[in-house]
Amino acid sequence: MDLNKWPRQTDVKNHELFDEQHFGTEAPCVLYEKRPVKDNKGNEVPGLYSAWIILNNPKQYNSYTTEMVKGVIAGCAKASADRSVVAVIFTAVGDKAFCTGGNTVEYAEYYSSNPSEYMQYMDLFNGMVDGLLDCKKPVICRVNGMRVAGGQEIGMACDIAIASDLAIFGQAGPRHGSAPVGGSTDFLHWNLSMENAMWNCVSCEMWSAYKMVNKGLISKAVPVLKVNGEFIRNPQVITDKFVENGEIVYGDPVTGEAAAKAKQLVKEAEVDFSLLDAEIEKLIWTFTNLFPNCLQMSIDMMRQKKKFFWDMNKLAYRHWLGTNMSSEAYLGFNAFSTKRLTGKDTIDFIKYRQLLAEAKPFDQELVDAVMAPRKE
Ligand SMILES: CC(C)(COP(=O)(O)OP(=O)(O)OC[C@H]1O[C@@H](n2cnc3c(N)ncnc32)[C@H](O)[C@@H]1OP(=O)(O)O)[C@@H](O)C(=O)NCCC(=O)NCCSC(=O)C1=CCCCC1=O
Repeated sequence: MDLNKWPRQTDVKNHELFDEQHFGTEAPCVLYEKRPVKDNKGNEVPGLYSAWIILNNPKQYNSYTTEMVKGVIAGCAKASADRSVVAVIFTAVGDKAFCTGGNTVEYAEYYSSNPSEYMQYMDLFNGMVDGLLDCKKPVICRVNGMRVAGGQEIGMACDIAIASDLAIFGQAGPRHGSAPVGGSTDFLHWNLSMENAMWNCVSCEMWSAYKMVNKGLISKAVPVLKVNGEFIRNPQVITDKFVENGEIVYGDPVTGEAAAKAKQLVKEAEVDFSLLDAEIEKLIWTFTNLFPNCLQMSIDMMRQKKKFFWDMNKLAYRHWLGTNMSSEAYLGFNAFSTKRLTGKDTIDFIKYRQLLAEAKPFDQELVDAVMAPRKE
């Protein structure tokens, strides 16, 4: 077979949609970096890279601002079109948080009571989830800390998750005035049982990385604390037994005096992500040794199930979330965002329910009755 029998163009086309305009260096921003693939002996492999999309807003627990959402979309598109990229690593700066969702200051001070603006924002947010689900490289979520609210949603849009064992996982929407319809209501039950997914989605309880490994949400929890040069597992979580008194306790928080001791130990210990990064390198190396197109076909077909409900619902979410910005989100995000002024990070839920039981309309009187007053 002579493939060059007919005329051929010999240039190499550029399929990139974005340049660098949506990436930055100063927080809040998204960082985009290419790092060499390393083989299983730690040697750099020439010409092959992983693309790192890094949320950089550590002071606000790596919550994503509107501009950062664009950065994630651009990062996914850039990595997709880059022939030298084997896999994408989606992570964040620091050791506290991967991401705690939308930026509550923007939500409170700009989007609340502005449905049309939030609907436009949701077009971007949905584009970010789609960007991750459509990325033409495997996407690994390197969970460097808490993965909460929209952070949990974009984390679950990734293909595989490996976490620091200090990470916690959960939702915040029903507590702060939103519904976890940025992916969680569509993805959670693929990984957890429906019963567990329901509770994790609505209760706003935070579950440890070890509990999430056991329940199937993530692949691995990796120790990151070092005491006297030795790695220790997160002492705040039970990891040395599975059952106590007939109950599964693996991954539950330690309590009482042990909890106070553990908290102190975490404060004093050195944080070292080298084991976590070694796990990430291993995954990248595994992907590197597979046929790229067969790998991507397999991933895309696995993703298709996640996309099924998400694609069916995402437009309706956009409209509902916009409208909700005029009512419960107005209350919830303003309560969270003004917690330093009032000393309270949620509304008075009982008062709110009592007023709704009296068929009270959403007016200034209701707002004043349920929001904590400014501290003297
Ligand atoms: C439970 C928490 C995640 C962690 O609590 P805690 O450990 O007590 O830390 P805090 O003192 O609360 O937080 C430390 C500082 O970070 C700031 N912070 C935390 N999260 C955010 C955020 N998302 N945006 C902006 N700033 C944030 C916090 O204010 C503290 O700052 P300070 O100046 O006071 O030191 C808890 O932090 C928490 O519940 N965070 C908010 C989570 C949240 O409500 N996220 C938004 C949910 S909605 C969402 O994400 C959506 C996504 C798409 C679809 C629609 C949607 O609603």
